[in-house]
Amino acid sequence: MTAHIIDGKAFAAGLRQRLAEEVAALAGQGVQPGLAVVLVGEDPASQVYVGSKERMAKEAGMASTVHRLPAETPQADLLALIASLNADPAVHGILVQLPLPPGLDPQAVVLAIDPAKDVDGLHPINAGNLAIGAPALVPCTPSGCMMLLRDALGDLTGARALVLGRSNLMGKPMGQLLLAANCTVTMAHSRTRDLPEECRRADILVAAVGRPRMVKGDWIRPGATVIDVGINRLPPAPGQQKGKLVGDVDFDAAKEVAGAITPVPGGVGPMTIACLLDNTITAACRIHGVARPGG
Ligand SMILES: NC(=O)C1=CN([C@@H]2O[C@H](COP(=O)(O)OP(=O)(O)OC[C@H]3O[C@@H](n4cnc5c(N)ncnc54)[C@H](OP(=O)(O)O)[C@@H]3O)[C@@H](O)[C@H]2O)C=CC1
Ligand SMILES: Nc1nc(=O)c2c([nH]1)NC[C@@H]1CN(c3ccc(C(=O)N[C@@H](CCC(=O)O)C(=O)O)cc3)C=[N+]21
Repeated sequence: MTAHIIDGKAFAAGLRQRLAEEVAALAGQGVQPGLAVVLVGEDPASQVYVGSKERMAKEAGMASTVHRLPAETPQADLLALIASLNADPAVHGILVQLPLPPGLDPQAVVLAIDPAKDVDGLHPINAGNLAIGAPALVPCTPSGCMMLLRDALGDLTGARALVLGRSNLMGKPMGQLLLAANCTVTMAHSRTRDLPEECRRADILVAAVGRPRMVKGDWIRPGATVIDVGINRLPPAPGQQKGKLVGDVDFDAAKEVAGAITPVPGGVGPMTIACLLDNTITAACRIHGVARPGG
């Protein structure tokens, strides 16, 4: 059997189109959602992502600014920038690109962001609200994964889901969302005993480890839905400038076993950016006390 390839790129394009319509409707109420992205240092991959976030926000009709700071920026200067963005009425979403260069404390930075503008969903208020089922800003990548899963499977009730990876940005909130969708959730990580066997039990397998092609074809339950979050750049082949981008799943082997699978690139990555725009609209509507035009 060959798996259905889940087209995250096309799904994200459709979502951005619907979001652009909401932004246009909000303009009639005098609200323009505004996103501020903070990039510290010159990591080349981060530059690319931040560039696409800014471009896609603008294409959707939102206001978007990128604050580029040198890697040597003192913590106090970064916190001062966040305080000014918290106070800026044109800014509804603040995202500080992670990881930060050495010497900066990501936890302190996250705590400094106004939870109402925390479009990454990393502030303990948002993480806590997600955990107790209260309205929250939810991290973008897990939200995007849920949209793809719901589109592929419909109701997820009763499915056995395995999340590989337990980061605050991805694995933990993914587990919360699957639990809220009535899945039976297993969280796996680097200390998990017999990972292949845990994976083989899963109807839904979400991989977010950052290890190229770690999940093998024979770890996958036949017919399972596989969501590959990993973004790993392989070393360039001889004569090439850039290495290939691959996920955490051995795609070629997995697609022969899975029922449906996301590719890398073109799967979860584009959904992350679309969900960031979605969160920024949610934040703008809550801050202005207006209903979301899209419901
Ligand atoms: N597509 C997108 O939009 C996004 C993609 N990503 C990508 O997703 C991947 C994961 O990102 P992120 O969650 O931030 O990563 P982190 O590095 O923060 O977390 C990695 C997790 O994987 C676990 N892990 C590492 N090695 C193994 C192993 N050999 N066996 C089992 N578990 C292991 C770690 O376990 P432990 O806790 O025990 O150390 C940890 O929980 C990366 O490739 C990243 O680039 C991330 C965000 C967005
Ligand atoms: N505070 C914070 N929030 C994040 O959400 C965050 C972050 N920091 N740091 C880094 C990770 C990674 N991330 C991606 C976003 C889009 C693509 C994406 O669009 N990928 C495309 C291709 C990209 C390419 O070709 O290089 C795809 O998969 O098709 C990938 C990865 C967000 N992250």
